[in-house]
Amino acid sequence: MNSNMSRSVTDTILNFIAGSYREGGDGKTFVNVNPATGREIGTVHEASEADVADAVAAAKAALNGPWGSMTTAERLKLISAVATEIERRSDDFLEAEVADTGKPRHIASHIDIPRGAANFRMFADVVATMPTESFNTPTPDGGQAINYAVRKPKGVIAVICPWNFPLLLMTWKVGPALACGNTVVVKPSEETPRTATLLGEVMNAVGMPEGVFNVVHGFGAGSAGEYLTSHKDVDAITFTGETGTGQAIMQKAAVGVRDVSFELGGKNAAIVFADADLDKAIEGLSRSVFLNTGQVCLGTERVYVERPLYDEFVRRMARAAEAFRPGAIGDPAYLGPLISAEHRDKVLNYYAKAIEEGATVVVGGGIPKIDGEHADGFYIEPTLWTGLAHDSTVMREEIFGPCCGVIPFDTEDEVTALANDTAYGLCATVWTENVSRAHRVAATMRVGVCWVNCWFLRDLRTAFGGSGQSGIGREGGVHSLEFYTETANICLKL
Ligand SMILES: NC(=O)c1ccc[n+]([C@@H]2O[C@H](COP(=O)([O-])OP(=O)(O)OC[C@H]3O[C@@H](n4cnc5c(N)ncnc54)[C@H](O)[C@@H]3O)[C@@H](O)[C@H]2O)c1
Ligand SMILES: O=C/C=C/C=C(\O)C(=O)O
Repeated sequence: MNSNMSRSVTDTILNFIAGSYREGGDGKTFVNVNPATGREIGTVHEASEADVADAVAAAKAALNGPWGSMTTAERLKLISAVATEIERRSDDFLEAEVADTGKPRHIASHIDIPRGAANFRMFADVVATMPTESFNTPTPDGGQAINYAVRKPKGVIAVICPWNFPLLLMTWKVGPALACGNTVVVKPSEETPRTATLLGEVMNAVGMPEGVFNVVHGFGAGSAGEYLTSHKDVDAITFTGETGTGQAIMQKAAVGVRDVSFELGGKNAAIVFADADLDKAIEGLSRSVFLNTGQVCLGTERVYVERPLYDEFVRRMARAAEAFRPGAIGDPAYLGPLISAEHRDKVLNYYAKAIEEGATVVVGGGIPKIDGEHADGFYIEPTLWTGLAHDSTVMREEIFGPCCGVIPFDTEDEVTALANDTAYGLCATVWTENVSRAHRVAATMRVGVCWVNCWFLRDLRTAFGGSGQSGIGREGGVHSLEFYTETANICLKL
C-alpha cells in the first residue's frame, strides 16, 4: 500500500497541509495507543500554532484558486470521486480505524467506513439537486421585479472531531462543507488521528486542489484545537464533542462573530411500554446501550419500563449484557475497549458512584479479567443497574460507557416528564405497539431525534442535531446547506 502511513509498529502520523504531509513545526509529538492492547503503536506530530496558521492560509488561498473557480458540476465530480476512493481503500481505512479505537471490526466495516463514503456521496447529491427560491415581485410603479436566492460557500470551515466514530463524524462535516464549495481545516481527536490523516491521501489521489482539505493534529486548549478556533480567518466552526468543550469553543467563535454548528453530549432516554414487542426492544436497546462499548452519543443510558413489564425486561436485558465478551477479539460477541485508560477511569468512577447512590448491580460493574495480548486493553464490563433514583448523578450525567439504569413507571404522563427532565436533548427511543401512543409520545420528546421501535436508523437527508445542552443547529440533507452556505438574495428590476 503506497501510504504515507507506514505499517510499522511505530507508525508516523503527520499533519496534512496544502496537499503535503509534514511534521509539527515545534518538533512536538504525542503517542498513538491501541486501546485494545494498551500499547503504543504510533507517533503523532503535533501541529504548532504556525502550522495551524499555514493550514488556514492554505484553505483560504484555495477558495481563490482552482477550487473556487470550479463549476458546481466539476466540484461535485471530485466529491463523488472521494467517496469512490474511500470505498476502494476501505481496507486501509478499516485497519486505521480499528488500530485507533480497538472497536470490533464489524462495527468499523459496517458503520464507520461505509458512512465515510456515504457522507460525501449524499451531499454531492443534495447540492446537485437543491433548488433555491425566486419570486416575481410586483413593484410600486406597476412594473415587475424578480427576486432570486444564490447560495455561496461560507469560506474556511474549522472541523473539530471526537474519537468515537472518527471517520464517520469527520466526513459528516467535511462532506457537506466541500460539496458547498468551502475549504476545511480538520482537527481530529488526539485519540484517533489515523483516518483523517489517511483521507489526505485520498484527496491527493482524486486531484483535490491543495489547501481544500487540511489536517492538523493536537489537543484542545493551548494546542491545535484552540489555535484553530481562535484564528481570525476561520469563517465558521463545526464541532462534535462534549458539551463543556462546546462552551469553550463558542467563546472563541464569539470573537469575530463566527457561526457554529455543535453536536454535543446527551443522556438519552428509552421508554418501554408494557405493550412493547419485547424481543424488538431488547435487541434495539442492547445495541443502543452496548454498541461501540457505549461510546455513542446517541446511545441509551436511562431506560424507563412500564411496571408490568419491568421484571421481565430487566431479566432479558441482563442476559443481553452477559452475552458480550470484553476482549474476546474475533468472537462475534466481542465487546471492544473504551478509548483510553483515562476514559475507563471516568466510567469506573460512575460505576462506583452508582453503588454509593444505592444501585443494585444486576450485571457487571468492574474490569473483566483478560489474559494474553489484550490483558492491558482498556476493557470494562457491560453493566446494568436497578434501584437508582431518577435524579441520581448516574442517571443525569453522561457516562459514555456500556451501562444503563432501569427505572419503572406507571403512567404516560409520568414517563414523558421523566424522559424530558434533563438539560440535554439529543435523542430518545420509544417502544410500543400502540401507534397513536407512539406518535403522541415521540412528539412530546424534547430531542433532536426520536426513534420508535428502532435505534440509530439513519436517513442522511433528515435533520440531525440536539436541543438544549446537546447542540446548536441541525445538519443532514438540505439542513446542512443552512450552515455551510451563505444565502444572498438578488433583486432585479425588470
Ligand atoms: N451529538 C453528537 O452527534 C455527538 C457525536 C459523537 C460524540 N459526541 C460527544 O463527544 C463526546 C466524546 O468525544 P470527545 O471525548 O472526543 O469530546 P471532547 O469534547 O473531549 O473532544 C472533542 C474534540 O474537541 C477537541 N477539543 C477539546 N477541547 C478543545 C478546545 N478548548 N478548543 C478546541 N478544540 C478542543 C479535542 O481535541 C477533540 O478533537 C461525548 O460527550 C459525546 O456525547 C456527540
Ligand atoms: O456517537 C454519535 C454518533 C453520531 C452519529 C451521527 O452524527 C450520524 O449518524 O450522522
